[in-house]
Amino acid sequence: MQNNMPDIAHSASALQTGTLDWVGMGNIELPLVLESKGLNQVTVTAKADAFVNLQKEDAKGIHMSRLFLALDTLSCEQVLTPKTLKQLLDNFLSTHSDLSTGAKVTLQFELPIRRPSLLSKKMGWKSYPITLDATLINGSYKLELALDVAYSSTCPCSAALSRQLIQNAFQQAFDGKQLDFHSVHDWLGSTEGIVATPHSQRSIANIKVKLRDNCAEFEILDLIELVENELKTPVQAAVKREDEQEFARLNGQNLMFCEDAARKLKALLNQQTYLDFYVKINHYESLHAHDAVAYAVKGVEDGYRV
Ligand SMILES: Nc1nc2c(ncn2[C@@H]2O[C@H](COP(=O)(O)OP(=O)(O)OP(=O)(O)O)[C@@H](O)[C@H]2O)c(=O)[nH]1
Repeated sequence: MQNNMPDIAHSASALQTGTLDWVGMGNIELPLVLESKGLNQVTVTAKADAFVNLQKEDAKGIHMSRLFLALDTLSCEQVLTPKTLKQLLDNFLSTHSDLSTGAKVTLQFELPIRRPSLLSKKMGWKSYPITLDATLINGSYKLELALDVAYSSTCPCSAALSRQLIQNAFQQAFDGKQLDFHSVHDWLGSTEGIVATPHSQRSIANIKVKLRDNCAEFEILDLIELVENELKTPVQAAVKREDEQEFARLNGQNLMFCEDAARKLKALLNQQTYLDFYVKINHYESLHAHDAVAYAVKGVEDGYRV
């Protein structure tokens, strides 16, 4: 049947000849079974962008269906690992051997992970936006993992200003009086005592890392835990009052500007074996209507730039 059908990819001439950097499809929705160190295999609903370059100047176009079907094989017959991602790109190229020398795929999905509470030993789901980006160009395979980590940042300036107000209130309440332990204790537990609180904001670290081309497995949980342990105040899943109090303590002991968060993550990622990294810190301010933003990269030659 197919043989009787017109195939303009072969028969029609290009309106304008020339090479193209990437040609393919965007936003292909497909379930994938992800395998990543420390996590159970999980089915994620991914959005895929799939491309090859077009090197044959007079070819009408690429074969979109071949990219689509290769993705379908990954979805239905394979588990998503660095190895199968490379096989996918090999497949893109072997089905376009007369047209292309480079292939690229981007997979975006939400990864749900069971996360423990701070103290109460409860568990809850937390969802992390993940992007995997793989390219195979002239035989060189590159793999990048990007993820977002949400956390709370309490403003150090606001904390210092609040402490000063608390000191002023203490002076007003107790200046010249004989200090009595119980009255000071009660006063500290009242709104009149802690007369001001610093503002905090929900903050997001956008992180990208370049993985070694021979890496055997994704290590998404390891990266999330590294970052969350460094920042100390990740957004929580299950929260009982004891967890909320611990969260308040952690916020109070880890005051940070966006510069602090960026410097911490830069120092942390510099100690890892990633080929390159990129960090964008976004503090969605509650004092201002605008955001506080900081960037950091590893600074390798031909690497990430901001
Ligand atoms: N190249 C290209 N194809 C497009 C575009 N928009 C839709 N398509 C369709 O993508 C479909 C898949 O093309 P092919 O992969 O060449 O399909 P096919 O000829 O049945 O498959 P093969 O026999 O493997 O070549 C065709 O029906 C095209 O019409 C476009 O902008 N560019």
